Amino acid sequence: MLVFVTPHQFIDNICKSLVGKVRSDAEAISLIKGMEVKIEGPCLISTYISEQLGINCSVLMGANLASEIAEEKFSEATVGYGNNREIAEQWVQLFTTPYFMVTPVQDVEGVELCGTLKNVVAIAAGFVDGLDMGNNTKAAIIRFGLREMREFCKLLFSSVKDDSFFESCGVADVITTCFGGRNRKVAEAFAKNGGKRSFYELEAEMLQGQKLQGVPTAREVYEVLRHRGLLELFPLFATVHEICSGCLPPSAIVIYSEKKPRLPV
Ligand SMILES: NC(=O)C1=CN([C@@H]2O[C@H](COP(=O)(O)OP(=O)(O)OC[C@H]3O[C@@H](n4cnc5c(N)ncnc54)[C@H](O)[C@@H]3O)[C@@H](O)[C@H]2O)C=CC1
Ligand SMILES: O=C(CO)COP(=O)(O)O
Repeated sequence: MLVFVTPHQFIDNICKSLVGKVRSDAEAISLIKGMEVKIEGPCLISTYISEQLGINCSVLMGANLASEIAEEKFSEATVGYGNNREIAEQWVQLFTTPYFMVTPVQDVEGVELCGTLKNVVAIAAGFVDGLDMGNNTKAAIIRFGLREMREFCKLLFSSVKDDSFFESCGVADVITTCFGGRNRKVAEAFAKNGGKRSFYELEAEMLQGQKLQGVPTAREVYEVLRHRGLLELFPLFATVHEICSGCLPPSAIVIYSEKKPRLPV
């Protein structure tokens, strides 16, 4: 049983170094929140691992700030699996502890994309904090973000289940990351500096070797949407990338009224 947990920026090289060295009956699980964007289109990390190594790959996502788990404070997580319930049960058994409750969900794409996309929402929440906008604004940003997460998931995979958004991988991870995560923290500093210090510089200074997932994910999501001509339908995701890349000021995160998405609510 192979557990993959690394910033998604490095998965390409890690998989390449493992090709030909893994048994075909090995089972993998990815805890990685992010995705790959190839010329052919977006590729989930679990799919990428599966294709590169020729093995099945499940996912584990959830409201899981590492520092709190290390202190054995209670939290829960979601195992997303494809067809094999038995394997899912094995992963549940492996990860479950008295302070870590794991629930299996047969929706690998929905679970993984929730974990991936919530990092973009957390960047938006950090901007709002850096601008001292207050709790109502942050709650609105979280709601817009959840709505765009749902629409983006369904755009890529019509099989994604609505119920997955109410598991730990969905709304719970959005909440914990928007209040206590590294993406939020660095985005707050970015906004406080008026966008004058880059994410690259702030990440190096504030995280000391740890890696943000939200900034590259916002770019990857943007590429997918631009390629499909759908940027207008995802104003929050698009604006986050445009702010991160310096095209818009951090204050653009709340200039939302004229950009109201034409999505069903
Ligand atoms: N830290 C957290 O609270 C949580 C993290 N995750 C996810 O887990 C994944 C890993 O995150 P973290 O453990 O926080 O990582 P991190 O941000 O602490 O990054 C450090 C890790 O990356 C490795 N690394 C650095 N440069 C590398 C390179 N060139 N090639 C390969 N590996 C390299 C380091 O050895 C180290 O293990 C991410 O996708 C993250 O979203 C999920 C839930 C919670
Ligand atoms: O994924 C996480 C919590 O579930 C961690 O989020 P950050 O990477 O923003 O710290």
